[in-house]
Formats: sequence, structure tokens, C-alpha cells
Amino acid sequence: MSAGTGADRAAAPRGTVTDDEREDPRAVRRRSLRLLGSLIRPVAGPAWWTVALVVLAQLAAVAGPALVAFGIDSALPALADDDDAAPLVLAAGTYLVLALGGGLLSAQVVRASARVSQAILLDLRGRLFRHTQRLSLEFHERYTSGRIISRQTSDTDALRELLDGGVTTLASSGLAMVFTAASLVWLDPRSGLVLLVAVVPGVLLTRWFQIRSQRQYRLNRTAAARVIVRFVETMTGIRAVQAFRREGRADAVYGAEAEDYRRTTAEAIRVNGVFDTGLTLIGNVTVAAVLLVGGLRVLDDGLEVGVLVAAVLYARRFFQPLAQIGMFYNSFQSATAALEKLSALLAEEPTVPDPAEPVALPRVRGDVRFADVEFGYGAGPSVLPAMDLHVPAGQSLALVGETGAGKSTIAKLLARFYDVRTGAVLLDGVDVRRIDPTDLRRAVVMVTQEAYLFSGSIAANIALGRPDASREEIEAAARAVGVHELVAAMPQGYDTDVDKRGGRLSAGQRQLVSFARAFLADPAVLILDEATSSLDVPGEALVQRGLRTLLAGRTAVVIAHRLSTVMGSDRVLVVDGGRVVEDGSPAELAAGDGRFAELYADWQATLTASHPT
Ligand SMILES: Nc1ncnc2c1ncn2[C@@H]1O[C@H](COP(=O)(O)OP(=O)(O)OP(=O)(O)O)[C@@H](O)[C@H]1O
Repeated sequence: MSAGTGADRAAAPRGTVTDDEREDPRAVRRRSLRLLGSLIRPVAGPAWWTVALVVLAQLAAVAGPALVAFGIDSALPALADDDDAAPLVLAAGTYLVLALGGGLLSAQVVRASARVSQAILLDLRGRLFRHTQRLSLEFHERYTSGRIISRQTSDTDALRELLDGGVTTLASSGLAMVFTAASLVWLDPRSGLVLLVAVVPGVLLTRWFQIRSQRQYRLNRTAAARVIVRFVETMTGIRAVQAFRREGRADAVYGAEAEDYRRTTAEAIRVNGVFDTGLTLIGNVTVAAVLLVGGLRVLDDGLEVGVLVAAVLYARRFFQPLAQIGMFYNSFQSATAALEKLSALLAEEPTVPDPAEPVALPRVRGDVRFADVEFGYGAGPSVLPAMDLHVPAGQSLALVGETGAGKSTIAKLLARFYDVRTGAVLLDGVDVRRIDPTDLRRAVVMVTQEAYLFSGSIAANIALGRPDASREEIEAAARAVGVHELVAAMPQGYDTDVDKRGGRLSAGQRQLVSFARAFLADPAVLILDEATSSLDVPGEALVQRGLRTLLAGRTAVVIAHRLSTVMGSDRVLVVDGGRVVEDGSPAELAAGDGRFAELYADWQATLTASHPT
């Protein structure tokens, strides 16, 4: 796989920065922090409450060994010498209460942090969906769907992982270490000194682990992403794989990538193992050192036994949190990377902005004009260098031209999926950039080749543009375009689920449903990208009839691929290199000696060849 392909980026590992490659890292960090701040602000109260619970739980935990020291050094002698059981009962009772309280507090921490993290994630998911949906077509054509899916899944998951357990574990672990060290220094400064000496190799080992595990983690995420991309790519292109007998080769490539994934995972586990073992070793040596140094002092009467026991307990506890901090380091890293990518997505602005002062256009006649339009995608070259075009209301216009000529671009500008660079696209004399978006969407409908059907009933699919339409209206639209009989013959008629057996439709049938959808929406201007099949086979007569009904009585711009569609339209525009090179009625142009006449002759020849009489 070549580096940096669309598919590659689509499944880019969480640990790598792909979206922000050319951005200033400080700006990226600021943007990420702003997003984090805006996510936390609404739940600031519960978040502070969680922090308070974490502090209390750690205080309860750290008091244990000190109580043990008190029990041994003060309470036991009081019982032995003075027959006074009160101090021992007090120490044991307090220990029990703190243990129970600590347990309850820990449970509360889990609940409180879950509440905070789930509220944050709900907010984030909603924002991502609304924002991505609002972005212009330009964004969706540039940002592959795989990447959007990564934002909604693995990136949100990375944050979830951290918020669900990571943050509280990190905070608890950090506090536990500080409290433990402080208690030991307070109880017995010399034992505290032994502990502080042991911190040095502990910190060095943790730093080694951070560097190694970060590198390993990235390798591992890249390997995992490759396996997924390869799998998806092979299965998406399964027809080509099987048709060209590429199974063996695909298997070998996939096998090598899966092996790479296994190897990097094994190495990551090994690094973890070294870290864990190293920490345990340092912890045990520290305990032994505290015991030895303290034991000698006890013999010299320089230290009380209880304090020694407490010191040993504290030393044992000290290194446990470090292992947890190490474990969550990777989660923290990937959550940071995820936050950067999420904030980049949320910072995208629609390239087709809503007008500041929208012009209401409730009743549109359908007069379309391209006035001195120049357009190109992004900063790319001009695709339409200079387009002047007037389509009077009610006219049906067929756009023909070679692939890449600019036909779809004209259609996309008219539907305002993109905005022109210079000049203007006018509807009934009003610049489309100024028209109220709701009115514009109602007036101009684009039916694309793919005829996308959403999961749900056929009726709901037809009513997409007018969800309040009655069943009668839906049926009338289906009848008009000639799809009623087909739907009526389905297992549950109009209630048949398009995803279920019996609801699956052929490409032509799907197109008829999308015609019914457009018919019901009843726009003044209809843009239609006809399916690419260029032969007028008899089975498509139905589609042609549906099409004629759909186009009747409105302005229509059709990217035509069938001769019958072209010949049935009022006017033909031949486009070449973004310019109109021929313009006239189909009969006129066919009889001439221009490009359309050639195309017409080719079409005729193909038809005769495929339907010999
Ligand atoms: N999203 C895009 N970003 C950049 N360039 C684009 C984009 N879409 C189209 N183009 C370029 O604009 C030119 C015109 O493309 P357009 O899709 O309008 O052609 P077309 O006539 O509709 O072709 P076809 O018949 O193959 O659909 C082409 O050179 C194409 O490479």
C-alpha cells in the first residue's frame, strides 16, 4: 500500500496525526483544549464533585498504615500495660470505618466519573453528527467517508477509554503516590529518604517505558489499521478479486499484514512485561531496603516497630500506582491525538454558507441563468472558464459531452452544492447565494445516479422530500412515474423494508423510486443525472416513461446518457472543456454537422448493432 492514499488515511491509526500535518502544533493544541473546555464546561459541577470524591477516597486509603502504626506502638502497649482497650478499639474501629468508607467512595467515584464521561460523549457525538451533516458537499467529496467513520468510532472511543477510567485512575494514582510519600516522610523521614532514592530508577524505568511503548503503540496501531484497510478493500472489491482470480494474492498480502500486526502486538506486550517486572523488582527492593534500614534502627531503639510496619506498607504501596500511570499513558496519547482530529473536524466551516439576509422565494417559476460564471474546485484549475446560460422556466435541457466535460459541475452549481468563483447563478433573477436555503432546496431538487435508498419502508423513501405526505399522495407519485405496480406486488406493499428480502430493488427500480421521490417533492427545477447505462434496452422503457412524467411541466436539466432522453428534451447543450460548444434543439443539432451530429450517428449505430431488425 502506498503511503498517504485515501484508504490509508481513512484508517489512519489513532496515534498518528494526519489531518493536522501542515498546521502549527501550538494552534492545534489550543484548538483541542478549547474543544475539551467546551465539553467539560456543561458538566463542571459533577466533574468537581468527582475530583472531591477521588481526593477523599485516597485520603481514606492512605490513613490505613498510619493507623496500624498507632495500633502497634500506642494502642497495644496501652492494652498490655494499663489494661486500656479503648485506643485499640478506636484504632481498629477507625480502620474499619475508613476501609468501608474508602470502598464506598471508590464506588461513588466510578459512578460519578461515568456520569460525567457519558454526558461528554453524548454531547460530542451529537455535535459531530450535526456538524458533519451541515458541512458542504465540497467537504464530503474531500474527506473520505472512512475518515468520518473513524471520527465517530475510534476517535470517540479513544476519548471514552480515557474518560471512563483513565482520568480517574490517573488522578487516583498520582494522588496515591503523593499522599503515600508525604505520609511516610511525615511518619519517618529516614524511611522516606530510602523511598525517594528508589524513585530515581522508578522514574527512569517509566520514562524508558513511555518512549518504547509510544513507538510500539504507533507501530501497532498502523499495523492494525493496515489489516482493516486490506480487509475492507478486498471485500469491497470482491467482484473484481473473484473475477480476476486474485484470491491467492490477496490472501498472501493480507497474511503478511496480519503477521505484522501479530509481531507488533507481541512486542508491545513484551515492553509492558519488562515495565511491570521492573517496577515490581524496584518495589520489592525498596521494601527490603526500608525493612533493613528500619529494622537496624529498631534494634538500636531508634524506631518503633509500628512505624516500621507502616513504613513497609507505604513502600509497598508506592510503586503500584506507577504501573497504572504507565498503562494509561498510551490511552492518554491516543485520546490527545483523537481530540486533535475531532477538533479539526469541528473547526471545518461550510464552504457554502447560509445567506446573512436570506431572500424568501416561496413560489419559484424556474427561470435559470448562469451569468458570466467562472468556477473550479478549491484552488484547482478552472473547470467552467466562462459560462453564460439561460434556461427559461419550463424548458427541459439535456447536457451532453465527454466524460470530465463539466456537466455534473454545472448541475452542482445550480443546486448550490458549490458556489461560483465569479459571476452568479440566478434563479428567477435572484442569486442562489441569497435565497433562503429552505426555499432553494424546495425549488431545486437533484436526482443523482446512485438513487440512494435509506433503510426503512418504500413509502418513507418516496416521502423523503415531503415527510408529511399522505399515503394517497405517495401512491399518486408512484403511479405517475410508473412504479406503483412494482411496489404493490411487494410482500408488504408500500411498507416493505428496502433492506429486507423482497424489498431489494434493481438499479432501474431504485431509479424509479427516486423519480417518485422527486415527483412528490414537486420542485420547480429538477436536475437529473441519468444512470450511465447508454443503451435503450426495452426494459428501460418504463424508466423512460417515468422520466417523461417527472420532467413534464418544470425546468429540467438532465445530464443525459440515453439517446431517447436527449431526443425527448426541448434543448441540447454540448459541453466540452467547461464551455458550451453547441446549443439548439435535438433535431436541429442532429441534422447539422457538429459534434452532436457525430454523437447521434454513433448512438444510432450502437442501437442498430444491439437490436438488429
Ligand atoms: N470534487 C472535485 N474536485 C476536484 N475536481 C473535480 C471534482 N469533481 C470534478 N472535478 C473535475 O472537474 C472536471 C469536470 O468534472 P465533471 O464531473 O463536471 O464532468 P462530467 O462532464 O460530469 O463527467 P462525467 O460524464 O464523467 O460525469 C473534471 O476535470 C474533474 O476532474
